[in-house]
Amino acid sequence: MKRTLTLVLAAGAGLACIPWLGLPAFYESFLYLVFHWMILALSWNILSGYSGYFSFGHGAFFGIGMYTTAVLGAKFDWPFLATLPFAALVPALFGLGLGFVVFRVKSVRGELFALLTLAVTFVVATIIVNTPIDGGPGIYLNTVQVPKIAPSPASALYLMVLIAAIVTLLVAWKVQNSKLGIGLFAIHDDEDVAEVMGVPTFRYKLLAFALSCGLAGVAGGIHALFVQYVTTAETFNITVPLTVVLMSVLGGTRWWGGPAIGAAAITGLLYAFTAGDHAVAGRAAVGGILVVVILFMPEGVLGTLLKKRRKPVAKEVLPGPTPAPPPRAPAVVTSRPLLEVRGLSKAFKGVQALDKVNLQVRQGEILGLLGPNGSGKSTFINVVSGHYPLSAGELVFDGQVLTGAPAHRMAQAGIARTYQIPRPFKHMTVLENVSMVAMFGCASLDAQAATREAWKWLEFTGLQDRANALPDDLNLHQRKFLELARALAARPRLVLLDEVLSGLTPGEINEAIELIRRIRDQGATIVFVEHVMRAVMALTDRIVVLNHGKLIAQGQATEVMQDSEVVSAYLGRPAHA
Ligand SMILES: Nc1ncnc2c1ncn2[C@@H]1O[C@H](COP(=O)(O)OP(=O)(O)OP(=O)(O)O)[C@@H](O)[C@H]1O
Repeated sequence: MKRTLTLVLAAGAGLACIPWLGLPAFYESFLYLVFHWMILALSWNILSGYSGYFSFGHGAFFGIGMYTTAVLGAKFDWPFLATLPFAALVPALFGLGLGFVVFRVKSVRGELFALLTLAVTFVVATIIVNTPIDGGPGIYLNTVQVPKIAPSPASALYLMVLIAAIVTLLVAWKVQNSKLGIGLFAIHDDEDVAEVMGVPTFRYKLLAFALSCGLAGVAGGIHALFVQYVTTAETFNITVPLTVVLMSVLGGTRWWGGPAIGAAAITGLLYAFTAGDHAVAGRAAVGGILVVVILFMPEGVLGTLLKKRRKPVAKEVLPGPTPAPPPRAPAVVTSRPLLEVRGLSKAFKGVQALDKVNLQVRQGEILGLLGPNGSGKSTFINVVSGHYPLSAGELVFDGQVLTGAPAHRMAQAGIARTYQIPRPFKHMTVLENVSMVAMFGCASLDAQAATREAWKWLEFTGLQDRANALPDDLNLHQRKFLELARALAARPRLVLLDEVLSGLTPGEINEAIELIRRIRDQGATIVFVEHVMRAVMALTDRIVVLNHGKLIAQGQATEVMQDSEVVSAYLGRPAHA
């Protein structure tokens, strides 16, 4: 980490000497463009590359920055450097406002988000051109003084864009290597699961969006002074978003430095062709290279190179002792309710999946949740883990009212779950999948402690040899155990297991039963949805049975399974038949 920082700063210091080297002006103007595009591509990548929210509205935020500087500098006579913080702040606030609305709507993801951001660009352009901000003729900045920080105005512009590019590079690096970055990558792979694992997805997306917009705004502010004349037609066109997307994809969107490499390569290529009066050929060459990269290097140039050099993480190299888990309650069933739901209901369009369920889960018990297909078992787990919002009712966990709380709060309060069909983050290794939950879940560990915690649970579930594999390389048994390891790494108080045994062989089922016993022995309370009756009989202290979303029986497994209503529910006949 420190090496990266030193390297970037040393390169920056070297490049900052250029204005005093007496080189031809060409170098400064060419490098200006390289760094200008670097800022735009890197800042775009902080939201779009990391979290997968592809934005085609980067031109809008760049343009708002440009117009902020143009208006404050040319119309209000502010010194240029005083306008720059506002060139960052105004688009950042605009992004925050937009994100605040858009990120709440679950359906606005993927291509809809891209289209919406593109539409916003044209709306912003229309507002600017039809109001006194611009009014139509554009804004000249010839009265705005270039700060005298270098031998010439061109050098000063070069220096400013260089500093902004270094700051952007460091922000991109810092974000990627922080909890925020890990959360954004989880959002990229599966946003709903990320939220359930404890990632505050809404807040993280807003933060990334604001950073992305603010940095683009700075590039806009400096560029306004560079071009000296700002018009909506030149600013808010499709060129900016399209170019930054291409640059980032070429360099690699999953690597903080990728967009910088892409920006340098494309700017260099276009410049070379333009200088030789072959601009059209240049664009065609860039297009051709992109097609090749997308086909043969889907992770971009830097992504492909770094992936090959990536060393597997070995347990031995991790410094420090494995953190001692917090003291657990003894594995004794108490009468104290850990989870209490009252009148819990969940309706989907036309289907009442849960109907006024009242239920207590006692501290330390293994509670079996049974019922025929479609009776509402998975919905119960989905609602209690926050994956789905409840339609009505109350949910109290360990004395805390969590009704309507977002899923990440449920996770942080100590509720963890597995998915019936495993849903790992597919671009993260098995180890990363588990350690990120140790960071975001109830355990809330720092990165190093989380990795050590993850190794512990990988050993517990027998996955330690697959730690560096990607989830796609695991078989079903291993994927199911990865779900378990992930849930346990959160150090939860309540574990919701949704059919962890389905699809396993009899031998694997025995192994899983033993594992679940050991989980309970460590003090966790378990709600266990299962169709495999021998596992239910072997593991549960109590069972509850759902039918058509209603709780129809609860008690000891042997008694409940003889209850006439339960028998008829399973046979699909009314109790009196
Ligand atoms: N996302 C959804 N949208 C619409 N309906 C849903 C959704 N999820 C579940 N349902 C419906 O809610 C009812 C309960 O489904 P649920 O998956 O909770 O049952 P289950 O008891 O877990 O069944 P199984 O044992 O087959 O997994 C079903 O009628 C199902 O079709």
